Amino acid sequence: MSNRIRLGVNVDHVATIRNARGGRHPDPVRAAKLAIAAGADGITAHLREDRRHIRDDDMARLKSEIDKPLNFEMAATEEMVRIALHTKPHAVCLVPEKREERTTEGGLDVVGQAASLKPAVHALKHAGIRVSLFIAAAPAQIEMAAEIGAPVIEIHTGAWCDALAEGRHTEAEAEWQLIRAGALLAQSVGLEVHAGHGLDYATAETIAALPQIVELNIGHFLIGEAVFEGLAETVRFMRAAMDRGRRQIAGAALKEKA
Ligand SMILES: CC(=O)[C@@H](O)[C@H](O)COP(=O)(O)O
Ligand SMILES: NCC(=O)COP(=O)(O)O
Repeated sequence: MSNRIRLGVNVDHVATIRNARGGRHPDPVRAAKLAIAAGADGITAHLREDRRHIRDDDMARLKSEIDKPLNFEMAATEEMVRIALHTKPHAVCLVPEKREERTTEGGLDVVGQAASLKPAVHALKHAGIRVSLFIAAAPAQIEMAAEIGAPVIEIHTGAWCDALAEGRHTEAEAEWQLIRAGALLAQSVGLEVHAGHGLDYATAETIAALPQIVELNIGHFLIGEAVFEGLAETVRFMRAAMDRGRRQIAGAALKEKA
């Protein structure tokens, strides 16, 4: 397994800024191209049912104009499965959605929704699309994700990041241990392991030191930082943070050998 950890840049909130005034500026597709030029390994975009940020045309243009993998985030609805099968992105990540939520809250309830998720997973896989399930690092959710045939999970890191940001250290440590154990369990049942939501430079560096995790999807913090540092610089800083984290694995391996 390559030691490299991929960076997926989520351009949702470039569209949030654009939609604040209507019109076409700033363009999430231009942001995606800049992020790729600065080192992003892929682009993530979340086509929500309410189209509050990314819109259908954005997703279509991302698919046709970028030369790196497109990770299409969506709810597992008939409408979105139909759009994904037409768009044929490299990957789909199935996420929970509630219209009233400000951002993605919690992970998919794969255990409770296995019967409805399984057909969507199989239809997308049959179309050659890599399917990921956006879940909390709960053992039952991880095991059910493998059972219904998803090849990939993306661990929801929001609770860990929020607890750290708010100084709830005991809760943050508990969430971190859940993530560590979940990544190990997921790999042991044959799943490819990604992570995302709420990550910043420090938490991306920390989680990049988990060898089981091969992709991070990061958006809100990056776009916020880009307001101050520029998008290219922000992507380069994030890449460097992830590489520092990854090097800890090599360091730990050397210590073990010594
Ligand atoms: C699933 C996920 O964590 C991201 O796509 C996040 O949902 C960004 O979009 P929102 O900020 O609209 O939740
Ligand atoms: N799936 C996580 C993602 O795409 C980006 O989440 P965030 O960094 O915007 O919180």
